[in-house]
Order: sequence, then C-alpha cells, then structure tokens
Amino acid sequence: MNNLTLAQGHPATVQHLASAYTTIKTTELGITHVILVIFAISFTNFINMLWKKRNFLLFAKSAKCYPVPQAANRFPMPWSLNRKYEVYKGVLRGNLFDNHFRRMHEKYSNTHAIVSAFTGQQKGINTIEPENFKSVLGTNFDDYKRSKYRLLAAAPMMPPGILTLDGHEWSHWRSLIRTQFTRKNFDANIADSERHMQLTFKAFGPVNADGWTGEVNLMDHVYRLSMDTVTQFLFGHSAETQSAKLIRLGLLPAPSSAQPFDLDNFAETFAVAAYYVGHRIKLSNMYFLLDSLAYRRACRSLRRMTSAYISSTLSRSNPKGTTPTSADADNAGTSVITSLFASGATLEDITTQVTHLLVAGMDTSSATLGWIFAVLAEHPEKYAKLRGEVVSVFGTEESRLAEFDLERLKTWLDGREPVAVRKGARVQLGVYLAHRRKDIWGEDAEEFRPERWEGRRRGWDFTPFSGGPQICIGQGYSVAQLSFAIARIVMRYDRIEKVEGANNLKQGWQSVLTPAEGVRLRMHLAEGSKPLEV
Ligand code: HEM
Repeated sequence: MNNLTLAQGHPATVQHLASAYTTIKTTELGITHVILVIFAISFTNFINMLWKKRNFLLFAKSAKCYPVPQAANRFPMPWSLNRKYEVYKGVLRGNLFDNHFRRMHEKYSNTHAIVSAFTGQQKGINTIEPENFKSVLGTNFDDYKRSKYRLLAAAPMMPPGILTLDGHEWSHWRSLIRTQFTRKNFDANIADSERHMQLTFKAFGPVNADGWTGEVNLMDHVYRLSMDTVTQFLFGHSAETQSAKLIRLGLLPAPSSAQPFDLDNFAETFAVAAYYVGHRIKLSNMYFLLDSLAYRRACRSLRRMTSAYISSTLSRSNPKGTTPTSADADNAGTSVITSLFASGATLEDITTQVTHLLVAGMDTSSATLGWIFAVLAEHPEKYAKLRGEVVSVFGTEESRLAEFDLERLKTWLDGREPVAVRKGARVQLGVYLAHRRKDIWGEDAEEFRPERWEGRRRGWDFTPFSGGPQICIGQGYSVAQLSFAIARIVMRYDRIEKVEGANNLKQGWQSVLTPAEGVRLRMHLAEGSKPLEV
C-alpha cells in the first residue's frame, strides 16, 4: 500500500508496477500452460514411441528376424555426442575404420544395432555383411533413402543433385548423365590423357645423373591430374590445373589466349570446399558445426568459376559471346555438359550437376592413385611385376607394342539371417572392413597381394564403387583412366622408393580415406624413356 501511495505521484512508476503485476499474473498462467503443453507433447511422443517400438518388435518377430546384438552405450549423451566423439577422434587420428568401427564389429558382431540409451529405440545398424550390402543397395533399394544430412551438409557447395537426391529427381539426372560415360568417349580422350600425363611427368621434376627424381609428393600431382582428366571428360576441354601450376612456377610459358578464370585457383578453391563437405557429411546431423567464412567464400567462387567454365565450353563455337543455344552445344562436341544442355537443363542446373560429378570423381580418383603408389613403394617386387606386365602388353616408351585403348586396358587388368531395420534408422555399410574380413578374403586379408584377384569373380563382397541402381556412374571410366595413369607411370619409371621418414600409409579424411601426409617418393627413370613433349 505504501508503495502504491508513493507510486501515485509517479505515473511512469505506477505504470511500471502495474505492468509488472500483470506480467506476473500472465507469466504464472503462461508457465503453467507451457508446462502442461510440453508435458502433453512429451507424453504423446513417449506413448507414440512405445507403440512404434512394440509394432517394430512384433514385425521383427513375425518376419523371423535375427535379434541383432546391440552396441552398449557406456556414456549416453543427447544426440549421440559420445559416438560422434569416437567417430571424429578416429577421423582426426587417421584410424577411423581400423579403430572405432573395427572394435565395434569385433565386440558386437558383423551386424549390430545402435540403440538410444534413453528410449531403447533402434537408431541405426552397422553392418559389414555383403548380403546386407546387396539387400540395401540392390534387392530392397526402394526401401532406403540417402541421409538428408548429406544433402544439407553439402548444399552450400552443391545444391541438390545426383549425389544427394533420391527418387524421381535422382533418376532424372542419372539417366541424363550416364549416357556420356561410354567407351567411345573414353577412347576419344586418350590423346588428351597422354598430354596430361606428360604434364604430370614434368611436374615430377627432372632426374639426376643416376636417373632419380628429387622428392615427389605424389598427391599434389595426382590431384591436379584427376582434375584435368575428369574435366576433360566432362567439359570436352580440360581445366589445365597442372599447366597452371607449371606456368606459375615458370616451368611452362604463359598461354597466349586469356583464360575464363584463374585455373590454378580453381583447383585450390575446389579442394577447400570439398574438404569442408567431406567433414560436414561425416558429422551427420551436427554438420552445421563445421562452417566458416572461408568455406562459404570457396563455395561461392567455385560456383562462379564452374558456371563461367560451362559457359565458355558452350560458347566455344559461339565466339561472339551471346547466350549459348543448343546449336552451340552441338558444335562444341559431345560432353556431359553439352548433352545436359541439349536436354534443356539450365546453366544453374548444369553447374550443380557438374559440381556433383567433380566431387564424385576427384578425391576418389586421386586417393586411389595415391594409395596404389604408396603401397607399391612398400613392395618393390610387386612394382617390378606390375611393370613387367605393362611392358609386355604395351611396350616401353621407346618401343611401343600397342596403343592404349579401353579394351586393352581392361584385358590387362583383368550375414545371413534377416535383420529388422526400423523406419528412419541409419544403416552404415562398412565397406572398408568388409574388404578386410579374414573369413571372406583369407588369413592374409590385410596384406597387399593383388594376385588374390586372379580367377576370382567380384560380387557383393567387393563394392568399392557401391552397387545396385546407384552404383558409381564413373566406374568404367575411372578404372580405365586410372589404369592408363598407372600404366604410364610404371612404363616411364622402373623403380620407386619412399623418401626417408615418409609416412605414406597414414590415413586421413577428405571426402574419402586419403593419405594423410601425402605420398612422398623418389622415382627412377627407366632406360629408353623418351624426353617430355611439353
Ligand atoms: C576410384 C574412383 C572412384 C570410386 C572408388 C568411386 C566410388 C563411388 C561410390 C562408392 C559411389 C556411391 C556413393 C553413394 O551413393 O554413397 C559412387 C557414386 C558416384 N560416382 Fe563414383 N567413384 C569413383 C570415380 C568416379 C568418377 C571419376 C566419376 C565421374 C566423373 C564418378 C561419378 C559418380 C557419380 C555421378 C555417382 C553417383 C551415382 C548415383 O547416385 O546415381 N565416380 N562412386
């Protein structure tokens, strides 16, 4: 009362007190309401969850499903932060599959369930069972979808496209793109592939009086090689990132005609954006935690450059620089871009799909080449054997026996019970560990023994390119392209050795498993190798 009296002479204060009083009243009511609503929602959700769990268990029983072991959750945390910590620790230490996932499979069998520590609900299935790969990727393909977090994590670099979409949209782009992955297109590019190899050899640097190069970090060079060959294939003309670097280092003269953009920068910008995307996808529903201005800037400039690159491809036969038409696409020759353009896709759409193709083809190809030579450097006898086979089919640089074409490159190379999966659960197919199972591959499964392939047919036990309707579109192309690159390197260099102190087999993570510290080698020029043509 005293307060009220005092406040009468001070309208502002009165008003203030009055509103404070009303606020208290409203807040009391509001909080009660809010608590009731939260309680009602939580209770409904809880009952709903119990109901679904019951239905799921009944379904599992009626379908005679195998009661999969459940991975224990020792330190349960919301959003499975404890598991994410384990996964990410493995990513950073370079032993993701050999440590965390291997331990899980050893402890809880080839197929086990991840369940919520709070509700007991199945959240995911981890499997290294080829039969399950077949089921998810092949037989029951329509029952599964890609993780929405992959789409969200990658979106700033690449809006939805062939690598992240499902259903009709995915099959639309897949059917348009796959028409270009033909043998004819590979063979048509072989002369350019040779030129890219010559540039790569130049990048390896000169040899000393004994025929040895200095230290070569193979990953730098094969990254650019992959970028140049993949873009050659997609665009019909290459991004020339290897030449761009050689020009920067003063090892090649600058080109007379202006480029549509800084090609050297293209490779670097792509690498930054792809690095973020690879790690964001690994973070799954926590993808947003990894972000930065550098990432956003890289995504924007990559898009600008890719779009300029596509326009320049389409305008090659249209020097006036007017908006490209489908006639320009026809004149520019056949490539993924021209065929997409001819199908009526917009520049925006083509830019998106091409970015997906670059992401799909770049790190995969360069990591494969890197690993192959990292392992070969540890096994000189296998390198010699491989070189012997290449030389017996194709000859040496000095005396060629045969030209490289797809046919010859190909010739040269030549869980059992059902498991119930809850709708919405995430199924992880552990390809890395499945490829190292001793019961499938024998006691020497961990050893580098390429001879194991002799007379062996590939099935769902070997799925580096995935399988089923979403199998890698670039499989045939990349096996041929990589075989060509391997054959050309071993043809030119008869020995390789790792430099002292190099840790070439340490695993790191890009968008795929990749040599964490690069592949540091010295290479010995074979007798009779010809001088470079570039
Ligand atoms: C050694 C090289 C390569 C490996 C190991 C590889 C592996 C794979 C794998 C495992 C997938 C399935 C990804 C998933 O859906 O989760 C895939 C899909 C794909 N790959 Fe490759 N890839 C390689 C090279 C390439 C190249 C060079 C290109 C094209 C230039 C390419 C284009 C694609 C595309 C477009 C898809 C998506 C297919 C679809 O969803 O329909 N790949 N690849």
